[in-house]
Amino acid sequence: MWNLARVAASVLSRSRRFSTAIPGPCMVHKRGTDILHDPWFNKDTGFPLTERDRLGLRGLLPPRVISFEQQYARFMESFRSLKKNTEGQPNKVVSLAKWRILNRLHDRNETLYYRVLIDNIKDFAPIIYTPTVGLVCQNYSGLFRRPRGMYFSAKDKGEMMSMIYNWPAQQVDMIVLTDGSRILGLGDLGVQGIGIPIGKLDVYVAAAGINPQRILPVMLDVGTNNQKLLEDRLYLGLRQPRLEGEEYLSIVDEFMEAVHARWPKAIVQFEDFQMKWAFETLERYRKRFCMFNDDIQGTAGVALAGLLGTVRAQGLSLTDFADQKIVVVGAGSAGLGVLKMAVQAAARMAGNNDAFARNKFFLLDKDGLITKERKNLDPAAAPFAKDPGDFMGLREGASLLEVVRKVKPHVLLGLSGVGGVFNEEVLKAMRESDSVKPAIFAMSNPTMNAECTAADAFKHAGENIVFASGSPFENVDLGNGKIGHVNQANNMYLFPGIGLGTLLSGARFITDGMLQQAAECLASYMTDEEIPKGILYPSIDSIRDITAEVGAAVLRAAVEEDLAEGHGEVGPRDLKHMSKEETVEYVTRSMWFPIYSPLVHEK
Ligand SMILES: NC(=O)C1=CN([C@@H]2O[C@H](COP(=O)(O)OP(=O)(O)OC[C@H]3O[C@@H](n4cnc5c(N)ncnc54)[C@H](O)[C@@H]3O)[C@@H](O)[C@H]2O)C=CC1
Ligand SMILES: CC(=O)C(=O)O
Ligand SMILES: [Mg+2]
Repeated sequence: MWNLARVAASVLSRSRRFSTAIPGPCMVHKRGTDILHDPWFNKDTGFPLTERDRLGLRGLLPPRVISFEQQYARFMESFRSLKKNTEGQPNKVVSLAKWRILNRLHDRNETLYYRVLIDNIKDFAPIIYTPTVGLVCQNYSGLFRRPRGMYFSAKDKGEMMSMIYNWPAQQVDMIVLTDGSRILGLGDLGVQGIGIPIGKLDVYVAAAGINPQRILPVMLDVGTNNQKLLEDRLYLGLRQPRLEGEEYLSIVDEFMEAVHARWPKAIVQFEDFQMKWAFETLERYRKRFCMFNDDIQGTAGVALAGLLGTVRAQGLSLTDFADQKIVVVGAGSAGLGVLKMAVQAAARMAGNNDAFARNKFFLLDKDGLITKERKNLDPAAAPFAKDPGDFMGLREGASLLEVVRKVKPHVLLGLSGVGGVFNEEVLKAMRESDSVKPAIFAMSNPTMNAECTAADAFKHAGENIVFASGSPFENVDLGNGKIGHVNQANNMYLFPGIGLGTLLSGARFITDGMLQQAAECLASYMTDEEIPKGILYPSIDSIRDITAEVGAAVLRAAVEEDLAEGHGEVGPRDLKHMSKEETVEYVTRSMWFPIYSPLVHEK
C-alpha cells in the first residue's frame, strides 16, 4: 500500500547530505603532460607546487597555483559572460554554445566539471540533458571532437569479448546503452545517439554520486534507417540499414555477454531503443543480467508518482486513484510502461480488481483510440484496448478530441513524441474534466516535441490545472500575483536511485518490487503543503537527496526479496540490519563527491 507516513520522515531529513571528507591519496601511473591530458587526474593550474615536483609538472604550468574555489569561480564567470555575449542570438546557437563550454571542461578536468554540475544542476541539467542533448545528438557528427564511451558496431561481431578489455578502467558499475533507434522524440539518429548515454551518465554522477571512473556510455551501432544520415558524408556511424531479427539480437547478446564476462555486476540501463526492441530485450535479459529499461520502467515510476500526486492535489485519498479516468496518448515503450504500472497500482487499490482498473484507462496512438477492433493490434497494447462502443459509443480510432470530450478525463498524459498534439481544442475540452484539478502531463522530449507548452496548458485548460512536462518549462505567470507551477516529469527523478540502490545492494537482477518501491518513495516525497499548490515533484536542486531516498528504497526492497549480496565491504547481513534511516545514511555516504585528491605516482 502507498505509505504517506514516509512523507513526514523524509521531509525532516532533507538537508543537503553528501560527503565532503578529505579524500585519500589517488595513485597515478603517469607523469608530466600525460597527467595534464588526462581529465580524471588533471587539476589544471590547481596542482600544488609539491605535487608539481613529484609528478614532473614543474615548468609545464604557469607558476601561480590557483585554488579549486578560484577555478570554480573563474569557470562560472566565463559561463556568465558567454550567456551575456550570446544574448539575442537564436536559441539553438546559445544552447550549443553553453553545451560546448561545459563539454570542453568535461574533456579537460572532470573534477571541476562534476563539481560545477552538481552545484548548478538545475541550470545545467537542461544543457547536458534534455532538451539540449537532443540538439547535440542531431548535430553530433559535426560537433564531434573526441570520443567518449565505447562504440560496438555490427562490424565488430565476434570481437566484443576482447574489445571490452580496451576500456581503460578496471571496474565499471554503470553502463547506459543505446542503439540510437529512438532518441527522445527525434527518431532514429544512429550513432549520433551516443549523446544520450553520455548525458544520462552525467546525471548518474551528479544525482547518484556514481564514481565517474566507473561509468561507461555505450553505442551499439547496428546501422540506421535515417535516410538523411545515410546520405550525409560526414555521418560517423555505419552507413547501412539497421540489422533486424536474429542478426540484431545476436549483436546485443554478444555485447551483454562481453560486458558481464569482464564486470559481472555491472548494471546496464537500456535507453532509447525503438519499441519493438525495448520490450523484447527487457524480457530477454532481465532475468539473466542486472539491467532495466529506463524508458519503460523508469518513466513508469515517475509518471505514477505524479499521477498519485494529482489525486492528493484534488484533496482525495490515494485509494481514489482507482477511480481516476486517465487518457494516455502514445502507445510506445514509454506509454505502455506507464499504463502497465498505473493499472497495477489502481488494481491493488481497487482490491486487486484488474478489470475495474483497466476500465478507467484510455489508450491512443497515431491512429486514435485503440480498441479490440484495431487491425494488427500490437500484443503489448492489447491488454489496454477498449471494447468498441463500450464507453459512450467511442469507436476504434476515435480522435483525441472526441475521446477527451466524451471521457472528461482527470488526467491527459502524453508520451507520443509529437509536439503540439494537445492543441487548443483538446486543452479547452479539458475544462470539462470531471476533476476539480485536471492534470496535463506533456511528457515528450525534447521541448519542441512536448504535447503542449506550459503557457498554452494554463491558458486554454484553465488556471486550476496541474501541469508537468518531460523537458523543463518556466513557471507560468497567471497574473494577479498567481503562478502556474511547472513540474518536470522526467525519469531523471528515478533512474539514478534505481542504479545506485541496485549497485549497493549487490542484487543480480532488478525486480518489479524494487521498481515499485522506487516509485512509492518518489510519490511520498512531497508534503501536504506542496501538493495543493500543484507541486508534484521536488526541485531538481535536491536531486541528490531524492536519489538517496530512492536508492535506499530500492536497496531495502532487494534486501526484503533476499536478493542483496552486498557491495564492497558491506555484506548482506550488514544491509539486513540497517534501519531505514541508516540505509539512507549509507547510500548518501557512498556517493562520490568531486574534490581534488593528492596524487601519488606509482610505477
Ligand atoms: N518524460 C520522460 O521521462 C520520458 C519521455 N519520453 C518521451 O516519450 C516519447 C515517446 O517515447 P516512446 O514511447 O519510447 O516512443 P515510441 O516511438 O515507442 O512511441 C510513440 C507512440 O506515440 C504514438 N503517436 C505518434 N503520433 C501520435 C499522434 N499524433 N497522436 C497520438 N499518438 C501518436 C505512436 O503511434 C506510438 O504509439 C518520446 O518523445 C520520449 O522523449 C520517453 C521516456 C521518458
Ligand atoms: C527522458 C527520456 O528518457 C526520453 O525522453 O527518452
Ligand atoms: Mg529515454
